[in-house]
Amino acid sequence: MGQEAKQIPQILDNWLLEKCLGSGYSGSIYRAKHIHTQQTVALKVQDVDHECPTNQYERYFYPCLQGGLGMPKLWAAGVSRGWDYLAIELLGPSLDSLFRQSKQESMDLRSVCCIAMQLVARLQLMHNRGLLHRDIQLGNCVVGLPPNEKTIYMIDFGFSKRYIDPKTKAHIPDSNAKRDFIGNYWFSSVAVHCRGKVPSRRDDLEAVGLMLVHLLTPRGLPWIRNGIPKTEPEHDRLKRIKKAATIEKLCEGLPGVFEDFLRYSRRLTFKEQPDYERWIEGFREVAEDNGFPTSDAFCWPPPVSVAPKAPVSKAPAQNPRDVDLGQLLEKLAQVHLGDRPVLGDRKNVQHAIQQAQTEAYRDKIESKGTIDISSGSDGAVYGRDDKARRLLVLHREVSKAADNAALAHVVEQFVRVLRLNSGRTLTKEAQGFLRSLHKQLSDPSVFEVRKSNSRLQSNGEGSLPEVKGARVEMAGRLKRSVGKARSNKALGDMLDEFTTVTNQGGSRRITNDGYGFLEGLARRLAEIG
Ligand SMILES: Nc1ncnc2c1ncn2[C@@H]1O[C@H](COP(=O)(O)OP(=O)(O)OP(=O)(O)O)[C@@H](O)[C@H]1O
Repeated sequence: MGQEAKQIPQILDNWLLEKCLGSGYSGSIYRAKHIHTQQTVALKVQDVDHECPTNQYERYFYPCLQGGLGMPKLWAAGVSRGWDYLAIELLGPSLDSLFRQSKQESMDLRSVCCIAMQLVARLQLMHNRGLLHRDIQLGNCVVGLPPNEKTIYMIDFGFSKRYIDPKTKAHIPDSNAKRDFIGNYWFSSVAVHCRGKVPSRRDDLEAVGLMLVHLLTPRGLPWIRNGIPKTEPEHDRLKRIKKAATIEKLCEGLPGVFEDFLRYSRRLTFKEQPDYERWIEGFREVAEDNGFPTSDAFCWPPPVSVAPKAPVSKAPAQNPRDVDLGQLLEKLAQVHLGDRPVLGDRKNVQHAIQQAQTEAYRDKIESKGTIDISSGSDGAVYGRDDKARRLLVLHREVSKAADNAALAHVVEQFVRVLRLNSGRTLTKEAQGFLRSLHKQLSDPSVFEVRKSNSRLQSNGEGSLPEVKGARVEMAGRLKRSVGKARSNKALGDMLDEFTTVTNQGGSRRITNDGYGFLEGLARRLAEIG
């Protein structure tokens, strides 16, 4: 801090320092009031002789960020009585202090999804304005004060840097020259922290990814568990642990999007522009898949009814009714019924739940006959589990379909179920359905394919060349071509491309064209007959 020797006066220019809000390496933050206007601000104060004059840098970056959502306003800046100050919009607590106060081992998935959506959007804004943050951490993300308490603000631009030359508009060059590390121990990317690389947009993204995984992991990321390194050997040890940690292991048990996001950040090239929208949507879809609101509004503390404890399994969320059944059976297992070993062994519990579920599905399918599983005409909002259940029923139906007309009907229903609640994700259940559909289309032994198409089946005519472009383009091309496919095999090949490329996107998001393709596929099946 370096403030011990020199006492900060109570008034700097017209600002009356009221209360210390926090302090860091390079200075202190006070709540301060303007003595004439009574305006209250956060005054960031730093000794003008400080060896690391970050206020001077921040003063330079703040103007570039003004007006952006989640970027604090800078009201004034100056030097008074040997102190450099910035009068910044007063904001609320940091994510670090909220999380610490919650005393939870990990943060709930709903909150983390909101943080993810907002922080990726903040980076998008900063990067679009030519700046890197370079010090992403929980203490540098703060919530606003009412009425902006659901917005997360980025603060502390003392380490920020322009990556676009304002005159030439060129990206800064990469370099292999040895450089001092700038960033923080916990979340700076492996490339910057452990390999000494020049930071670029990808590293801000990776830092956000590491922070999200940290929040979802009980006890946090493995390299933070020994505390802040105080010596060089300790720092080296931390770097070794960080470098050795595989993304797969770090993200074990978390929804796939976190792993995909980290992998994506690490694979970006030095100058590559990240696809921010894709990831904002990806995190929104995880929220949707888990039954949370899809808005990015950060509600703290998290509403109790919808806040599952992290880490969240990659498996689909359980139906609340199934949970009840599970709990009921668990309770029954603990009831003493004389010597009868009724569910006394906990292994039985899982088995009993599975059996009950299987029976429930079978009853539902068998008793309903040809129910229209996709009907949403009651206007109800279907939860993820209702949707999953419907997809599972359709999965069975598709395996049983005996001709193209039946297949076409099932695919139509499939698209309608997928679209329930404006769904956009190719969920696990949907993927299961598509695998069976693919098998039906590609395997002639399943049912007789018309002889007239056999010439085309062998070379897969109608399928598209290998997809190299964006998923969006691919879906558009598939949608346009599906009506011309001349065989089931050709449709199967197209479906294969559709699922492969949709799965490549971390978010497994189905575009409008993707839906168009599936609808076209149902129509084409009916036409081929
Ligand atoms: N505008 C603000 N409104 C309210 N509190 C703030 C504001 N800016 C900062 N703070 C509080 O002060 C803390 C330190 O702020 P900041 O990170 O900007 O200072 P710093 O000296 O650069 O810190 P460090 O060197 O540790 O990164 C924050 O974690 C936050 O709690």
